[in-house]
Amino acid sequence: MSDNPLTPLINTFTSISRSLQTHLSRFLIAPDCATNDLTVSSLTINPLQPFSSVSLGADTPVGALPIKEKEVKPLTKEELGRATWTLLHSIAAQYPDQPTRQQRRDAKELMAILSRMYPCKECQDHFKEILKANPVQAGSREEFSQWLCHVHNVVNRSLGKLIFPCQRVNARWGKLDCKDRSCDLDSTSEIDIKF
Ligand SMILES: Cc1cc2nc3c(=O)[nH]c(=O)nc-3n(C[C@H](O)[C@H](O)[C@H](O)COP(=O)(O)OP(=O)(O)OC[C@H]3O[C@@H](n4cnc5c(N)ncnc54)[C@H](O)[C@@H]3O)c2cc1C
Repeated sequence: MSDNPLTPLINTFTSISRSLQTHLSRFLIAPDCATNDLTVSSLTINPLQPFSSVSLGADTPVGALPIKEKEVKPLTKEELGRATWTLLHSIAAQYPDQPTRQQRRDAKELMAILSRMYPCKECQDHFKEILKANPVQAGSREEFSQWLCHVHNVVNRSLGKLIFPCQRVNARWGKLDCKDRSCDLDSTSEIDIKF
């Protein structure tokens, strides 16, 4: 046993430091870094010093660099668009053949919300117009996928891009590759989640 009266205080700081190291390391990892690349063992956080003074060991991968020390490029409108279309076409590909009323409502609501919340004003305004002229059709997976392909082509056309042949939409955006079809949506339950 130590007679040092500061021992309990030092122990508390050591414990806080360990806890912060565990929790903050999750936020210091860049989202584009594969999980198996992570090495955070050399990340040392001193709770008595400002956040910017986190010290890094030689084996710390770039993904674990604190945001300040890493060059962070903002996402472009094109990258955001590609990511969003990927999500939307994947949703349509997984959409049930016989959706419930709730699932049909959700599909419409998702598009309406996108037209209000999409983080690009020009795209939002454009998409609102497109939705007005092309009301969401989500009576089945086929219908929803074709509708989405069509509205994506409306955007493509306005940007001078090539028109995608919608008969090939299922080949481009097939069902997700999930083990034992564990990603398939269940159309039998009519669960209404209230927020
Ligand atoms: C709702 C929404 C509105 C947008 N509005 C605008 C806007 O007003 N102005 C603007 O500059 N950008 C807008 N964008 C972004 C734009 O649509 C593109 O995402 C961006 O320009 C990048 O284009 P890209 O050529 O890489 O392919 P994307 O158009 O992003 O497509 C990604 C991939 O989807 C496939 N694909 C292409 N067309 C279809 C289709 N019809 N059906 C199925 N698959 C297809 C192709 O394989 C393509 O590589 C919008 C995006 C979204 C999601």
